[in-house]
Amino acid sequence: MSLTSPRPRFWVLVADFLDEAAIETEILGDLADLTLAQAFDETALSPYLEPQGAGSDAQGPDAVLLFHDLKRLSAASFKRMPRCKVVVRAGVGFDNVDLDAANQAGIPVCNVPDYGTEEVADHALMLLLAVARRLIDCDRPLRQGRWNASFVHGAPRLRGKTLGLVGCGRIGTAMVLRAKPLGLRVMVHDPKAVRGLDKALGVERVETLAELAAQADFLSLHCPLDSSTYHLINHAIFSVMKPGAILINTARGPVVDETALLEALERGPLAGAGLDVLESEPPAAERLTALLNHPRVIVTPHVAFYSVEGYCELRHKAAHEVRRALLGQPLWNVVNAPQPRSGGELGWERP
Ligand SMILES: NC(=O)C1=CN([C@@H]2O[C@H](COP(=O)(O)OP(=O)(O)OC[C@H]3O[C@@H](n4cnc5c(N)ncnc54)[C@H](O)[C@@H]3O)[C@@H](O)[C@H]2O)C=CC1
Ligand SMILES: O=C(O)C(=O)COP(=O)(O)O
Repeated sequence: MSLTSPRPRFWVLVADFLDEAAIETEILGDLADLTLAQAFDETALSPYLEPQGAGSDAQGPDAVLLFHDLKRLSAASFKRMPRCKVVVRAGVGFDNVDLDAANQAGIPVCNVPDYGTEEVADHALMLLLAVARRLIDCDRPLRQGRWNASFVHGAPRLRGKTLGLVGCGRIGTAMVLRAKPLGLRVMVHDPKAVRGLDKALGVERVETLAELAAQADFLSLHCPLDSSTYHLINHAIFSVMKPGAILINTARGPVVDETALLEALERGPLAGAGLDVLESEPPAAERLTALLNHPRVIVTPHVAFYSVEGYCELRHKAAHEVRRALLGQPLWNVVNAPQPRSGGELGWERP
C-alpha cells in the first residue's frame, strides 16, 4: 500500500442471527469493521443500511455477508448500497437473493457451493432409511411402553428398488455414491446436467420428471429453488407416482406443493415423506401438525447441511470470498451476471 494513500477501512454487513462473528472478524478484521444485522426481513434490515459510525456516508456497506435468516434481499436494499462490491450468501441456495436486482445494481452475488455436500446427502439418505424402515413408527410406541414388532410391517426391502433423483449436481451425485452400495437402482432427471454424467456415474437418465416419478420407489429432490422449480412436485407428479412411494426433500420447501403433498399422504400414493425443508420456515403450527400426524412423515428443521466441520468451513469460505472482493481479487463463486457499473473501482491504491 502506498504511504500517501492509506487504505480506508471497509464496512461489512453480516446479516444473520449469529451470536458472534469471531470467524468473520478473524478473516476480515484487518480490512473491515463488521456490523451484525439481526434481521429476518428487509424492514428490519433497513436501519442497518444507514451510515454507521462517525464520518461514514450514506453509501451503504462495502460488502454484505448473508446467512439464511434474512428471507429476502431485493432491489430495495441493493439500491441503498452503491459501493457494495459483493453479496456473499453463506450457503448453497441463493433463492433469498433477488439476482435480477443485483444484476441491475451491478453487484456480484456469490454462494458457497461446496461446504456441506456430504452432510446433505447423508441426511437425505438418513431420512430415506428412517421412513422406509419405519423408525418413527417403531420408536414412538416404545417410548409409551409398547413393545410391538408389528410396527415395522410393510417396510420394503431396499435392494433392487428405484431411487429417482431430481437434480444431479453436487448433492445428487453424492446421493448416487451412497445409494449404489445399498443395491438401489438410480435414475436421474436433470435437464441441465453435463451430458454423459449418467454414464460416468452408472445411472439411468430420464428426460422428463413425470417419467422419473412414475418409476421411482423413492424420489429425492436435489435441485435449486427458482422460478422453474417452484411447486415442481405437485398434484400432477403425485398422480403418476407408485403406490407406496416415499418422497425425500432436502432441497427447498417450495419445490413441493405442500397441500398436494398432504393429500398424497392422506389418500395415496405416498407411503411417507422425509422433509428437511418446508414451504414456510418455521412452519405454521397447524401445517406442521398436519404433516406430523402422518406416522411415516419425518421433519427436521432445515439442518441437513450441518456438521461441526461443515459449518466452520462454510463461514471461513464465505468470509474469504468477501475478503477477495474487498481486495479486488477474482471471486470464486459468482452466481449472477452483474451489469458493469461506472465507479466500481476500489477507491484506494492497490499494493
Ligand atoms: N437442506 C439443506 O441444509 C441444504 C439444502 N441445499 C439445497 O440443495 C440444492 C442442491 O444443492 P447442490 O447439489 O449443491 O447444487 P448443484 O447446483 O450442484 O446441483 C443442482 C442440480 O439441480 C439441477 N436442476 C436445476 N433445475 C432442475 C430441474 N428443473 N429439474 C431437475 N434438476 C434441476 C441442476 O442442473 C444441477 O445439476 C441447493 O440449491 C439448495 O437449495 C443445499 C445445501 C444445504
Ligand atoms: O446451504 C444451503 O443452501 C442451506 O440450505 C443451508 O441452510 P441455510 O439455507 O443456510 O439455512
